[in-house]
Amino acid sequence: MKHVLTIAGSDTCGGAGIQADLKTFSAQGTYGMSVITAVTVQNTQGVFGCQDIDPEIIQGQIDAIFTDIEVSAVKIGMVSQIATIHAIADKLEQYQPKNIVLDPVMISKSGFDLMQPEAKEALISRLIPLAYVITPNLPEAEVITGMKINDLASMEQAARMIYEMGAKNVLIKGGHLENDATDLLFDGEKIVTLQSDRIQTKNTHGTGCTLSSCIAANLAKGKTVEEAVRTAKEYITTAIAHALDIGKGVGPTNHFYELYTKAGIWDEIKD
Ligand SMILES: Nc1ncnc2c1ncn2[C@@H]1O[C@H](COP(=O)(O)OP(=O)(O)O)[C@@H](O)[C@H]1O
Ligand SMILES: Cc1ncc(COP(=O)(O)O)c(N)n1
Repeated sequence: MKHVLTIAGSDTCGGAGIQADLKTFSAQGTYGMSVITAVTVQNTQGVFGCQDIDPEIIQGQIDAIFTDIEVSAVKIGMVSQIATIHAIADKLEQYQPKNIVLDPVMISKSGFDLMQPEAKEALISRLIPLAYVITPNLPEAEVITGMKINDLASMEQAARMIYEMGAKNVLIKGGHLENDATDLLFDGEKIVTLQSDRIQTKNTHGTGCTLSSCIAANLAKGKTVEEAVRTAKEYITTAIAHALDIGKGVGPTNHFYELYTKAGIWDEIKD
């Protein structure tokens, strides 16, 4: 079994962040490990507080993994502060893991700054060049490129700009588009679009976290970037289609729907 690491923030209610990543790694048949960068106070209704983990403790967690266990892919999620970004980048440059998937998390669906705005330059200069795949949503791609993005043409232009910043593959996610939820992948040579109809649901908490960790798990299993992204797109579409109506706000996606239905236990456990 391949071992996959997430470096991200904790989401109390289990739909996003570290918790979503570990569920996804398990659902994809990989062994999940975590380095926690921040602890958020969060539920389906919003983010109400955050404590950043000291950079030395973040580096200690990374050392604990890399001095002991082989890592086949790394997903990076919430990195809130400049010091957090430098601490992680220094260690990744030291250990040089393969298959780094960077989800440049910036603002929660409820509007909380999960990355401090002044950390943008450090993200661009330190983490983007390390990314084998980067997965910005439309608002994140707008912050990174400074351009307005609202259709496939502007998504392609943004992907090319972010590629020039050093990411080897750029996936611009279309969850925030008006109509279809179409994502666009650029590998430095060709553009691939991944279309899916928009599913009518309010329960999309953690969609970006789930997609990026699914890409990391499938790169770890030896898939190409295009195969890993296609697998992840199918996985997130199913997870959204069968999202869980938990809590009073934006509920989480269903990480294990396919496994539970294959095991024939979904009807028994769903309520
Ligand atoms: N309502 C929806 N129906 C179908 N796919 C969706 C929907 N919302 C998001 N997605 C997909 O979920 C993935 C995560 O996208 P997005 O929501 O843009 O990320 P983030 O959580 O970072 O904002 C993408 O593949 C996107 O196309
Ligand atoms: C700890 C943490 N990390 C990331 C997100 C982004 O979630 P989403 O994927 O819904 O944008 C979040 N809400 N909390």
